[in-house]
Amino acid sequence: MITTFGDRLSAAMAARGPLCVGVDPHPALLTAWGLSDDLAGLRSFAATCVTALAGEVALLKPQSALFEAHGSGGVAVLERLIADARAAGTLVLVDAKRGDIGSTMTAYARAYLTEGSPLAGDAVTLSPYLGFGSLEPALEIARATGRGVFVLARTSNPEGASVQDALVSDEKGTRSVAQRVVDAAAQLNVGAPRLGDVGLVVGGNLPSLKLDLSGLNGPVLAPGFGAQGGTVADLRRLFGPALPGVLPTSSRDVLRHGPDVAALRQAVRGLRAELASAPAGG
Ligand SMILES: O=c1ccn([C@@H]2O[C@H](COP(=O)(O)O)[C@@H](O)[C@H]2O)c(=O)[nH]1
Repeated sequence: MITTFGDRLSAAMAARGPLCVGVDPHPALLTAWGLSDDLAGLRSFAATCVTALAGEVALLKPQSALFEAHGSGGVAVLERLIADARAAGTLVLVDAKRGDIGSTMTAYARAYLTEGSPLAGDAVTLSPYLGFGSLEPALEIARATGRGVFVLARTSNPEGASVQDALVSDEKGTRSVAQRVVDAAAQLNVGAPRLGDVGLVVGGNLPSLKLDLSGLNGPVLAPGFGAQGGTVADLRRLFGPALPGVLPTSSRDVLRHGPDVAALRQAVRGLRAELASAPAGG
């Protein structure tokens, strides 16, 4: 029987806490780790991340762009990382932010969500800004293969506000573009017993939330935590009672502790402890 992504994520969060750590092999980090900015350096960086982080976090999030920047060899390193992390029992969210017209979306879904595809982790990030409905081929394949998606709603970058906070009116009234994304995701999660498979991306460093997440019944990935300025206090302030479904994600602020495996683990354990001391509230 296929277990749902929501069930697997929920179990991982209960066992290890809600932290997601990003694997973002920036050239500056490779250099800081004493590695060359080439395929050999990338391979070593990815292998160290799996050794240090698999088993420590609820979700590991490789940033596809930083692997793609190395060409086909870089994509092969990403494929290996996905396989190794999953074999080590850690859920993998491939941060590729895909979104296109339906026919092309089907091909992205084959790549990132189909069983047996080397780029398929447990979930992928999607952009709904060609229209939420254009994501349907990916949603359908995710359902069939027990995988998940995280749809961009209100991103952590300041430029996101100009599009995502814009108000639009329809038969349901006036809402922001981001709230419409939230509501569309919520509809897909209705009836999920634990956590739905359709998650959202909402910045953990925003000045204010301006979103009603109360009906989502799904996970919220919160980037912007760490290097982009977001703190545990910000998570509490922004998400309040929705905090139990929120996975803060941090890349550079954790990875700067490498390449020492023990130091990386210590950084992650420190963050997990800090998050555990931040119960949901208003
Ligand atoms: O709104 C978004 C969506 C995705 N990201 C990605 O998360 C990491 C953040 O890296 P840090 O080093 O922790 O800042 C990166 O891969 C982004 O592409 C985001 O930051 N904001």
